Amino acid sequence: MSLLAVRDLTKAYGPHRVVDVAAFGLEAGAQVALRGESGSGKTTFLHLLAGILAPDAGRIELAGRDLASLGEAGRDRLRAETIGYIFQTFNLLQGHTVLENVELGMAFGRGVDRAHATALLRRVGLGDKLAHFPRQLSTGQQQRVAVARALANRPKLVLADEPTGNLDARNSREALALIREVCREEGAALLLVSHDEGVLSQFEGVTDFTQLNRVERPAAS
Ligand SMILES: Nc1ncnc2c1ncn2[C@@H]1O[C@H](COP(=O)(O)OP(=O)(O)OP(=O)(O)O)[C@@H](O)[C@H]1O
Repeated sequence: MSLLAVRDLTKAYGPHRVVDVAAFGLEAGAQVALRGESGSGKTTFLHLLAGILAPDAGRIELAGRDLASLGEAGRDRLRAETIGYIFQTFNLLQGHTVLENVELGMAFGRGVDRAHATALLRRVGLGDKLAHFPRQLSTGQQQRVAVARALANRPKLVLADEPTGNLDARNSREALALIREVCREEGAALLLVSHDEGVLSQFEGVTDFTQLNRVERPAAS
């Protein structure tokens, strides 16, 4: 059974249709990159998959559950237990330590497990920074906190939205290799979206989101 199955998914903001995807699927443990230019609807697509946004039409099945059949609270729970999200801007809580950032993510999901949070932070090379605050870390280190937090609830799927967009080329390569390794070790599938060819070239299978998404876009001026 596939981990994720999408059919005839559409989403518009007002009169502007942004997502129109006939079919998309992911197998458990797969690692897939979607290439898409800025504004092509990648973030909207990921938000639909995560149940953060509701589609106008179509079906999303995640881990055997039809998202539309769950209420908002049910979707929140499924998301917390099934999905890890890595944002371009990391979205760390600045008033909380590195360890607390990971534990707070757990509080919404399967429950706080300090041993697991600490093990993940050690795994991403931050074992000596548990009590630091995000602003005391380099950008690359902050990104690694975000990686540990995304994996904290033992998700089946990690969604990564331009996860290395704020890093220089070398850090970006290393961060992506780490994301891929940790997802593999933890048994999570990875769906990453990016417009950065340096990032995309590290994936064997790259799907062109602009082709997957049938929305007509005006030519760039
Ligand atoms: N909440 C919203 N209300 C109205 N329009 C929106 C909203 N969110 C996004 N859009 C529009 O939808 C289109 C797709 O946005 P989206 O963020 O999904 O694209 P993207 O491919 O992720 O872009 P980027 O790589 O620049 O983040 C854009 O034209 C954007 O302006």
